[in-house]
Amino acid sequence: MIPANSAPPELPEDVILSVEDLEVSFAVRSRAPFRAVRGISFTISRGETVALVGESGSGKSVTAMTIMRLTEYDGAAITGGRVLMRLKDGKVADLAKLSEKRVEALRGAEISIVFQDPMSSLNPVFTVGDQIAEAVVHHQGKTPEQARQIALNTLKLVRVPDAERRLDQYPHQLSGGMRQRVMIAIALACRPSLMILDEPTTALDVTIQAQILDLVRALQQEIGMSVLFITHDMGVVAEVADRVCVMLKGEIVETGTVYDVFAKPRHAYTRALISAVPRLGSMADKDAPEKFPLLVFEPERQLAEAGK
Ligand SMILES: Nc1ncnc2c1ncn2[C@@H]1O[C@H](COP(=O)(O)OP(=O)(O)OP(=O)(O)O)[C@@H](O)[C@H]1O
Repeated sequence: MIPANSAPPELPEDVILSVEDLEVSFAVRSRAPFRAVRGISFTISRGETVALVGESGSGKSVTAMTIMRLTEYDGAAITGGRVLMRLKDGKVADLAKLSEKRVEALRGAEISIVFQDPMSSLNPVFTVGDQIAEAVVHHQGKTPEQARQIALNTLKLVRVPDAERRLDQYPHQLSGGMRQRVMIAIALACRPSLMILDEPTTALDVTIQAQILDLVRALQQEIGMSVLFITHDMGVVAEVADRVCVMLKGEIVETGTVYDVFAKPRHAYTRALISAVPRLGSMADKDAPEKFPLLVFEPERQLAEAGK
């Protein structure tokens, strides 16, 4: 509830999400709370992909889950800052302050998340079609027939071959890559303005990873949504993101366009992350922008190099 004397939050017209000085803390028995996220700020514009990159434990997932307002179920609390989001009706809401009821209405409809492991996120006893259609019925009040048609269109959108037959299959009948496409279809079913992908390719083998990254890029061009991409891998950042925020111990230590951060990484930790990717490592200390075409995603060349 906004007090009568405070103006509603505002955002620049092209900004979809603005995380401002966000702090998230976990209660720890008989000790001071543990601050997993320590005053981070970043924005995501319409149609933009922003990557949060950092090693395990740096606070990426806690950030993603807090934007979705899911961390409180793990015993975390937002102890500072705001999470402003521009909704489809043009209004700006502070997700950090909304009631659970209002947040629940936004999940899936305005903002959605895809997790690393599709097998544990999908329900084994419902068909793929039912799981995609469920969000559409829930949020948009469509009839089951309309929802099935939307589910079919969304499966086609994520390039699931033979989509009509797949609609009536169960998760265990699909490969890992197909299951991740289904997860993306569920996340996209209500056409949210922002999709969060939390290490969506980490559990997949290299070939399938490349296909999923390719899909995310293609979808973005087709439907123009904004993406927050969580990864520990600078190679993935180079392939999908427009801008990157490097996280270390709950803080953002470096941020910039992917081009700038790769060309001139300022923080030693960023350089270490770049060096950890074999095919980028040799570029970490070079300033030559003409080298950057090397970073362009070329699945055929990369697969040929991998001997596939
Ligand atoms: N339920 C929880 N209770 C207490 N601390 C937690 C909980 N969940 C996460 N943390 C802590 O918060 C910090 C940030 O974790 P987070 O999962 O965001 O890291 P991450 O960068 O996403 O790494 P990973 O890729 O391994 O998930 C870590 O120190 C982690 O131990």
